[in-house]
Amino acid sequence: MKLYSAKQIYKADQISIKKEEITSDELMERAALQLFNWIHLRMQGAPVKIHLFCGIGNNGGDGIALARHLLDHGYNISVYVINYSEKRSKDFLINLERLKTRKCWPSFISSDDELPEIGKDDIIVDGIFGIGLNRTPDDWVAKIIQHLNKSEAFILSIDIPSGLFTDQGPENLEAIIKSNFVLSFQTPKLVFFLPQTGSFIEQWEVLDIGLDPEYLMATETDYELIGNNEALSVYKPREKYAHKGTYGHTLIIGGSYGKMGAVCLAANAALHAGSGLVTAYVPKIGYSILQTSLPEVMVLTDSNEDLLENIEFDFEPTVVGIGVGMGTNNKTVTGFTEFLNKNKKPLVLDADALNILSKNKSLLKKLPENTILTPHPKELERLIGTWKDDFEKLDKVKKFTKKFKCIVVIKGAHTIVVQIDKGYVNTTGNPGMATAGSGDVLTGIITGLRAQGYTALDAAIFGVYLHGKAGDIAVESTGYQSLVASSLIESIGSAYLDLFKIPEHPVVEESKGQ
Ligand SMILES: NC(=O)C1=CN([C@@H]2O[C@H](COP(=O)(O)OP(=O)(O)OC[C@H]3O[C@@H](n4cnc5c(N)ncnc54)[C@H](OP(=O)(O)O)[C@@H]3O)[C@@H](O)[C@H]2O)[C@@H](O)CC1
Ligand SMILES: Nc1ncnc2c1ncn2[C@@H]1O[C@H](COP(=O)(O)OP(=O)(O)O)[C@@H](O)[C@H]1O
Ligand SMILES: [K+]
Repeated sequence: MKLYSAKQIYKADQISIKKEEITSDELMERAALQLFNWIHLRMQGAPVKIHLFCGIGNNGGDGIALARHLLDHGYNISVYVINYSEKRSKDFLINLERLKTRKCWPSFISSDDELPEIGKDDIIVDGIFGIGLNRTPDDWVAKIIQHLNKSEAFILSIDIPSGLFTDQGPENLEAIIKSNFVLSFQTPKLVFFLPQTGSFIEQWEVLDIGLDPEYLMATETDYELIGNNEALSVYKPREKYAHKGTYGHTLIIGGSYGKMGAVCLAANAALHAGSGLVTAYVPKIGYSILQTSLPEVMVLTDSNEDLLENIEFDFEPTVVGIGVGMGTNNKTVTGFTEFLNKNKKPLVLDADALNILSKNKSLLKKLPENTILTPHPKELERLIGTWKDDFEKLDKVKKFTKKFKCIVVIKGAHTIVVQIDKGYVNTTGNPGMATAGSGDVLTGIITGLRAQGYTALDAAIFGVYLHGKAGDIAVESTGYQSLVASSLIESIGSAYLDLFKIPEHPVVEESKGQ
């Protein structure tokens, strides 16, 4: 699913109005009806108090139009206009007049006015700001937002939580609505998935207001949301006459004294992802550990007992995944450097391989094109430096991937795969996966997919999706706390099978939490 920017949504808006020969007011009415139907279906006329807080732009207009429909169906409503500007939009005013003809007069709230009382069992509809927010709200508006956030009432946001910018990082975290549910028009917004702002959204759903499909289809977006459909579209079925050679030979290089488990996890995950053959290259100390715990995996050892020093092997792997549990000892740095000097195979780099690169940036030039790097936030910071907000981080990563012709997998609650100008935002995974070794499993899955002939980009995107889905399936039987990295591996098979399940519900996303 494409994630459109505010500019693109406004453009779609204009094109739809022109093509369909409708007025902007009619489009607002469509949006309001969709909002109303969604609420009415769930509330069935229940007499719960609904407070509608509306701004003076089109987001507020949506709220005022919704208020009319709620009123017409006998709901118990109060309407407030947050009067933060004199520049009321035309469609807001049209809808305000319609509401007044029904003898419903909103309370206009300005800077010094008292804030209305809200019960914790009430419902708040948040229509203060939409995608038109272009500067931080004034302090008195921020105070109203905090008042709503503290009320404990259920907050339903129209289009986007008020106070969140659509395409830039937040400036004042105290001036953003904490939504329980967002009904977002036509497209979810990128900020729903970023670490700094995602926590303002508990659940979201898209309401299709019928913006011009031709424009939407033809428009390229900077970000795409990866769900079941996108994952399924890259999936490669197995062929009847295939043999293990068809599905590639994965080489996992890593491990050091006390950290051999990381290699076991990555190698096992590569097997479960479908790699035909898997070899692990480890310090001597790892030989029996791997042979005992993973009979399917072949093992080669370094000349050094406890760490990697001379990475040498005499076969042709399809792809190499390197770095897990490897450590950053000087001898390993030398061995890794020499390996990069010789290597011609596709690479997946994780953990200490990334840490070594961060300290020896000249090595980045030695990476083959389309190398996949899988940093967690701290490793990413070592690699690209600090960032002011998530948008700066994404810009820096895009530049980095352009410069070094690589792919970066920014790991997190919604992992984002970045290649040059485009980001792919994952939808699977849960906080149970914040556990030792789950990154090693991801490295194994991505390397194992690459071995099977997936392009680097597809392997990264699909691998991240499968990994998160395995986590979502595993957590159903383990619970969040007891999910361990090995249970992710056991669920990779179910994650594949899940690709072919027909979804029971429309797109409803829950933020990842208990
Ligand atoms: N195609 C669609 O998806 C459809 C979208 N629709 C709806 O329209 C919504 C977008 O509406 P919108 O453009 O009128 O802007 P909105 O968010 O209501 O903000 C109001 C105005 O406030 C101003 N302003 C900004 N920041 C400010 C600040 N800090 N403090 C004070 N003022 C500030 C700024 O104007 P400015 O003062 O900068 O000129 C801005 O224009 C969208 O989210 C959806 O709900 C549907 O109706 C139908 C189809
Ligand atoms: N809250 C979360 N929601 C979804 N996925 C998560 C969450 N926390 C961690 N993960 C995933 O778990 C993995 C953790 O990787 P990493 O930090 O490298 O762990 P380790 O080094 O222990 O293997 C990443 O793929 C990340 O996206
Ligand atoms: K809103």
